[in-house]
This record gives sequence, structure tokens and C-alpha cells, in this order.
Amino acid sequence: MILKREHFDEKQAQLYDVIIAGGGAGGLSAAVYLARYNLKVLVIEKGRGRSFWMQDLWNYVPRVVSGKELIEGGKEMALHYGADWLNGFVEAVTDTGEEFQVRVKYRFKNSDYPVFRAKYLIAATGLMDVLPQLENMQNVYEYAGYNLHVCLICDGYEMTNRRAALIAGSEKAINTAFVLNWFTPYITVLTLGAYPVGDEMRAKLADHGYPLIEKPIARFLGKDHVMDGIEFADGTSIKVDTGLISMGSIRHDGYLKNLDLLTDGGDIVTEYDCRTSHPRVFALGDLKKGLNQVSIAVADGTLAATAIWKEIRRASAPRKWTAPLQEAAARAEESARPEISLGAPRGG
Ligand SMILES: Cc1cc2nc3c(=O)[nH]c(=O)nc-3n(C[C@H](O)[C@H](O)[C@H](O)COP(=O)(O)OP(=O)(O)OC[C@H]3O[C@@H](n4cnc5c(N)ncnc54)[C@H](O)[C@@H]3O)c2cc1C
Repeated sequence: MILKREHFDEKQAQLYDVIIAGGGAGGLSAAVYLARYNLKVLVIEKGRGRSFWMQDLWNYVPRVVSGKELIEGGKEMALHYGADWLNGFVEAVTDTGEEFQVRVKYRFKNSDYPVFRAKYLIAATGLMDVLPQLENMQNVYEYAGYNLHVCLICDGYEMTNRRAALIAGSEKAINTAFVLNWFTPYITVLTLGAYPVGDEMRAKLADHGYPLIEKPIARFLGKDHVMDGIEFADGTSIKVDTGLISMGSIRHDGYLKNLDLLTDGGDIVTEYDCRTSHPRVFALGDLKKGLNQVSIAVADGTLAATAIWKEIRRASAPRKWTAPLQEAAARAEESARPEISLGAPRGG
């Protein structure tokens, strides 16, 4: 069910098996599995995460869908199988040793701060790509995620043989040009004038024939979500067919601080089944170390949910089914009697 204020008292009193922070690709996959393992699960989702911005989900079978379709379909499925869902922002998690207490901000105005409890926590809150900060951010949102891409693995193919602008957030990020050139030779590198570029990198770009433009962007040009050029602060402009933003990302992991999880370069380190350095915390998808793709996040959800089910199942009393089996046998015997009495009279 979708939780509203009137459900909070009842739901705060119960102990969930699992609380999932984040209802994107990974969190939804875990929710569906957990609900179908007949476990009590709550998904908490703030809205407008990374999957939401995917206009086309490539490299995923059986067909291309939008991120919104993926989220709506997954949410509907999780609810159908009995998961609870809360539209809210996970602010903090406390581990009492026995359970996790998950504090949520519910609603931006007239906020409530309910605390829900669970045996296990799944962190599936992903990350968000850093975008160029222009005066008019609407102009950026008009094209970002359409033909102004943020993911080379996802959208490199879409850029094949197109005139591409690479917007690099650091000198290191300029190296993306030498991967993007797998798909297209027509690359212009933009630094927004935000950092100096060393002689070695300049020489490498010149050697490949990639122009370097080091001035701030004023706005993206185009219409109907199709970018076809970039205008700079000095009034000059270039024509392009596509773009790739490589400016890093921000992890949605603030609520995990108290748990002191093992990380590597900021990514949460997990075992094969997505278990973190805390035995009752699992991390999925973009938040953890590994490839940032929907297929990976979805598979992570499968692994984490199944590992948790296995553990809860093994800790539960054995299900011998003695009483139900005896009852079923008694019922079968009962229903068999009239048939016998309907047959030919004995000894007749
Ligand atoms: C424009 C774009 C195009 C892409 N194209 C592709 C593609 O074609 N193919 C592909 O495989 N991948 C693609 N990706 C990458 C893909 O979106 C991610 O790899 C995938 O969504 C990761 O899943 P996730 O569950 O880890 O994170 P997400 O899907 O980002 O889910 C995390 C969820 O957590 C929520 N959240 C965050 N913080 C909190 C909080 N504190 N409390 C509550 N909720 C919170 C967010 O709102 C979000 O819904 C694309 C990404 C972008 C941005």
C-alpha cells in the first residue's frame, strides 16, 4: 500500500523485514523479489532520481522504455505483491544492534518525520550526474538526457559519427574524448574555462584533431529537446549534433554516514550478493562499486533480496507442516466416505 499520514502510527509500530531506501531500478527489483518471498518490505522514494531522467533505456531487454515507464511498472508490481511504499526522503539511519531506525522527511511543507524500523536495510539511492551550471537551468534540462548525454556506455552508440561536444569537468575528464572516439571522430572538447589544461593534454588533443574551447557556455541551442549548437558567453557559437557531459556525480549517501560502511573512492564496497561491510546492510546499483547500468542495478536487487530471504528463512522455526498435512489427510478421508457409501450395498 502507499503510506499516508494516517498509516504512520500503525506502520511505525511494526518491524519490517527490510526497508529499501530508493525506488529506482535496483530498489524496485529488490522490492518485487522480497514481496514475492512473502517478506514485509517498505520502499522509501524521494522522486526524480537518476532513472527518472532516462528518456530511453538502452541495453536492456526486451525493448526500449523510458525511465518513467520502468519506475511506474516496477512500483505497480511491488505494490501488487504487497510491498509498502512511501514518498519521502530518507534523512538518517540508526543501527540499534537489533534493528535499523530509518528517519524520513515526509512532505516538503508541513513536514512529518516518522521513523520506521526494519531488520535489514537496502541502500539503493544511486547518484546524480553533475550538469553545467548555467544561469537558466531550464535550458540545460531541455536537452540533458535527450541528445545531451551523461552516460557514454548507455549512449555512445547514439553518438556514432555525429559532431559531438564533450563537456569535461576536469582535465582528467578530458580523457573521455579518447573513449568517445570509439563512436565518433568529430569531437570538440569544452572546459567551460573552469580549469587550466596542461601542455601534454593540449598536444594530445591537437594530435587527434579535437578542438579545445575554454570559455563559459551561455546556452544550448536547439528546440524540442534536440540540441544542435552551443553558444558561448562571448557570443560565439558552434554547431553540434550531440553532446556528452563528463562532470562527475554526487552520491545520494548522506543518510548512511552513521553506519561507517567500507568505501573505495566513495563507492560502497560490497560482496558478491551486495552485502556491505555491515552484515545487515546491502547496497545496490550506482551507489556501489561497479558498472552504473540498469541491468546491474536490477541484478543487484535480485541478489540482495535472495540473500536476505535465505538468512531470514534459515533463522525461522522449521516449517514441518505437520498440522496442515494431518488436516488435509483427514479432509481427504472425510470426502472419500460418501463415495464408498454411494457404491453397491455390501454383501448385496
Ligand atoms: C540521462 C540518463 C540516461 C541513462 N541511460 C541509460 C541506459 O540507456 N541504459 C542503462 O542501463 N542505464 C542508463 N542510465 C543509468 C541508469 O539510470 C542507472 O545506472 C540506474 O538508474 C541505477 O539504478 P539505481 O537503482 O542504482 O539508482 P536510481 O535508478 O538512480 O535509483 C535511486 C533512487 O533513489 C532515490 N533517492 C535518492 N536519495 C534518496 C533519499 N535520501 N531518500 C529516498 N529516496 C532517495 C532517487 O530518487 C532514485 O529514484 C542513464 C542515466 C541517465 C541519467
